[in-house]
Amino acid sequence: MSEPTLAAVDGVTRTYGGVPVLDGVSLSVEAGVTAVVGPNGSGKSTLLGILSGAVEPTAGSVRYPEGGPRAGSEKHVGYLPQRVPFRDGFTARETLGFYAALAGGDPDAALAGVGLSDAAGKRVGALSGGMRRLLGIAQATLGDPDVVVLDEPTSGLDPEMRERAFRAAARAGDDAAVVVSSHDLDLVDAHADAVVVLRRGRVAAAGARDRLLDDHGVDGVAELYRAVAGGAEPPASPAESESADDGEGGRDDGEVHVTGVSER
Ligand SMILES: Nc1ncnc2c1ncn2[C@@H]1O[C@H](COP(=O)(O)OP(=O)(O)OP(=O)(O)O)[C@@H](O)[C@H]1O
Repeated sequence: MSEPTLAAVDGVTRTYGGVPVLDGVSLSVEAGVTAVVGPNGSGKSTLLGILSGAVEPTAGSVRYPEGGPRAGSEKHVGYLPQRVPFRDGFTARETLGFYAALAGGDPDAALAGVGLSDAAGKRVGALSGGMRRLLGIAQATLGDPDVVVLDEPTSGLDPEMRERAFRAAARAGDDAAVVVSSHDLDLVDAHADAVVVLRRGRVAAAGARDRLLDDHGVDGVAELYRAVAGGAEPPASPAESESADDGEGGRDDGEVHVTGVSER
């Protein structure tokens, strides 16, 4: 049986200067980690911005259906943008205290959740880049939102910090829908329950990770990515050709509106 849908993106298009950067995207997300992957400029940040409410869609809508694990909670979405405007002069605890005043939640519990308890009294300006990203994840999970949106939480981090950031995201996904964009396909492989592959503003493939890999006859997310989003050879098997594109010009039939991240 599938889990409740915590966010549903329905026919979303976003244009800038008349040029679509997202084009008819539909998908639903549920508890667990959903990774959004795709080449630079494929629309990942725009999709995450729309999911978080920070970016308005030009057409289509996002719904946060009732019935999630914290139905009735006031705050539905936590968001870590690519660039986090934390103030250097505040400590980690003070920073989360500020956000907790807005979103609710316990700053110390949030710091513990990302392994930053020992750094609670450190000023943000003295934190490493990795610790700042972890603080950003803690900020996005404050107040127990149903949906946690993390835009490239591992960018610029060393391997150990990347792993920590993904593990923190996975922990948050125990009872929230965590949507994370990333170029770290190995970490996506290790931690994502569901995967959305974007290509040129459209969904090239989406669904439960294991099922997607099976459907495409591939061993990992990196291979899936090459098959549906990269410049890879066209897939050989009929199962793959159903949802993989031609490896050249993207999917131009306008019909790739995949709903099914919730179909686990
Ligand atoms: N505010 C904006 N104004 C104009 N164009 C924009 C704006 N935001 C995004 N775009 C364009 O939309 C396209 C998609 O950008 P987006 O940041 O969503 O892609 P992305 O997949 O997150 O890329 P990356 O992996 O490089 O972060 C890009 O061509 C970008 O230049």
